[in-house]
Amino acid sequence: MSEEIEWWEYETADELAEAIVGDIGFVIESALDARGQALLALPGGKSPVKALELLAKQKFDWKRITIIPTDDRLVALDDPLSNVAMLAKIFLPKGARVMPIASGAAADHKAAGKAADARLQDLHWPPDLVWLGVGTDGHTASILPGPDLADALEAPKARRAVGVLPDPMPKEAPAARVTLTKAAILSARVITLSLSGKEKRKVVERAIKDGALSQYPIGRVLADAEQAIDIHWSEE
Ligand SMILES: O=C1O[C@H](COP(=O)(O)O)[C@@H](O)[C@H](O)[C@H]1O
Repeated sequence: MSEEIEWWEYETADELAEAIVGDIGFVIESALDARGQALLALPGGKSPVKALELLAKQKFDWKRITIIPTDDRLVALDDPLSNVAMLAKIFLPKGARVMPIASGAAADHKAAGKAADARLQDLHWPPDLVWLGVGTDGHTASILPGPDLADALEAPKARRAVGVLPDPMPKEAPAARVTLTKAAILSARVITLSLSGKEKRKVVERAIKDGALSQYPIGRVLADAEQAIDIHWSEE
């Protein structure tokens, strides 16, 4: 378990966005100073959009920044469920390199996972930042219950992405996925988590308490983290 998990609490999503963007700004500047480039793995879904839009307004040398989604749904690139399309809309106009980890809809999620892994092997690893979201079902990235859960949680260090067929299918985005593995997430220089609402907070608190034995994927991931982790939570 991470030495230090620190909760940061805000009343509103705007306050959360400002705070997390401040923290990420520091990570980006440090990476650009130290290595001349930055690799960021950013969350999909709906709740981080406000903070991502605020991040895109910051003045960085965006051309030196590569962005990948922490996970994606195997849907067409013009589908509203596509995480990379959401990230591309926000960050491509800034000049950042936004790299898909999936090639759109795919019939074979395992093959899509292997292809995602191959793409990620070409990147300058590890990521400077993995920013995670969490679902009310306790999934993080697309590490979801189902037949591929162990692939995502127990993949060897070298394996960066796998395909996942969720069971049950999450109602808000019923699609097969590709996701960073737990090992890839934990390889990041900095890991941060953001969430809002009392329901998700309860899930994450329970997950942290149960640690490696947690029924929730987020608990299994955090249990093996060695980094200090900031959790940004807003009430609304
Ligand atoms: O399906 C997904 O869900 C999680 C949580 O999304 P949220 O909108 O409820 O915060 C997200 O982090 C992940 O990237 C996404 O693919």
